[in-house]
Amino acid sequence: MSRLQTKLVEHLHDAQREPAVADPRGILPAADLAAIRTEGLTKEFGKRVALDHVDLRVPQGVVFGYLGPNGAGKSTTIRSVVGLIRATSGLVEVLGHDVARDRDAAQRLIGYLPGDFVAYPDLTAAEYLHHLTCLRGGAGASAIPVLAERLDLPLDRRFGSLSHGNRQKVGIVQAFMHEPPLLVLDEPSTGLDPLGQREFLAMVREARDQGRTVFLSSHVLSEVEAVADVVGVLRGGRLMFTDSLSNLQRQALRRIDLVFGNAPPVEALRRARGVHEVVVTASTAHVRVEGSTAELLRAAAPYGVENVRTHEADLGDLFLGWYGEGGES
Ligand SMILES: Nc1ncnc2c1ncn2[C@@H]1O[C@H](COP(=O)(O)OP(=O)(O)OP(=O)(O)O)[C@@H](O)[C@H]1O
Repeated sequence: MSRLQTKLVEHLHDAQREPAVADPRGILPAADLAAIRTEGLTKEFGKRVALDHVDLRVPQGVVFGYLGPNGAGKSTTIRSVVGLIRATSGLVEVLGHDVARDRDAAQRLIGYLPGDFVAYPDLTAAEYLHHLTCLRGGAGASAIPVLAERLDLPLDRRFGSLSHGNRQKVGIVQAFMHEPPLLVLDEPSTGLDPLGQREFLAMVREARDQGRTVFLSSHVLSEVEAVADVVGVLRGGRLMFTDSLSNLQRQALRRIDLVFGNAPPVEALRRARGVHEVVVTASTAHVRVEGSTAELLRAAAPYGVENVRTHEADLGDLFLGWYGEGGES
């Protein structure tokens, strides 16, 4: 992180001095108010268009998974939302606060984990986190040991001597500890071991179950599948679509293995509605099917099916299709 960015992040913590309530005037935000709303969000770096008229609406109380290939513009969106960079044009609102006009009020509501999280190398994790609670007017101090224990983070070690994964845990703790209504997390599970990742996902679900909103960018599809309610896909600076995870899973191809007594009836299986692919090994047909498997099973039944193994719908192929071209050029 550059010196300028470090200063901007410090400003962000300073803005969080006020208690993290959704409306500092004590009026709760209307339930239909979006946690994040962008309209025509465009960001140009010189001639490079990083974001091109992005219209995003993240409702309150959901986990929103923001996906896209390298260079698609995820971090640029996130840095625009948390007020670290100014949009070239378009609107960004956080719980009704215009980030350009009312940045401090917006930042007060956000817990932010940057993609390149760093802290002062000579401070211990505990000293650094307590330093942040001071900047934030004391909010979150009591949560530090609790979150550190959950994530198995050694608080007494100097930040500069921590492993990559443990540094990331410091970043996660500082984002969560003051219980902000909106968490904005850029590639949050980078470097976490499986236990750390599991605990982190549990923290995300708990935040959501408390009615808070989590906006996270990720390359880890399994993580998004495990935790997101809504998915948005960005390509080449354009938002391709947003949809609920359950809708996407319905579209995803299901894998089903059919074991026959004799050679599998490949042609009959291929003709069944929704079947995309049939691969045969010995007496087993490995079939990939879209939507319901009823038609496939009806087609297979006359040929003496001895066993059926079904697998969870896999978003992987959909994901690779979405990624395609559209990263950095
Ligand atoms: N400060 C900057 N100056 C110039 N170009 C930038 C700057 N920040 C980002 N970009 C460009 O904007 C585009 C989007 O970058 P961004 O970091 O938002 O992508 P990303 O989706 O987060 O990628 P990744 O998955 O690799 O983190 C890229 O082409 C990048 O080179």
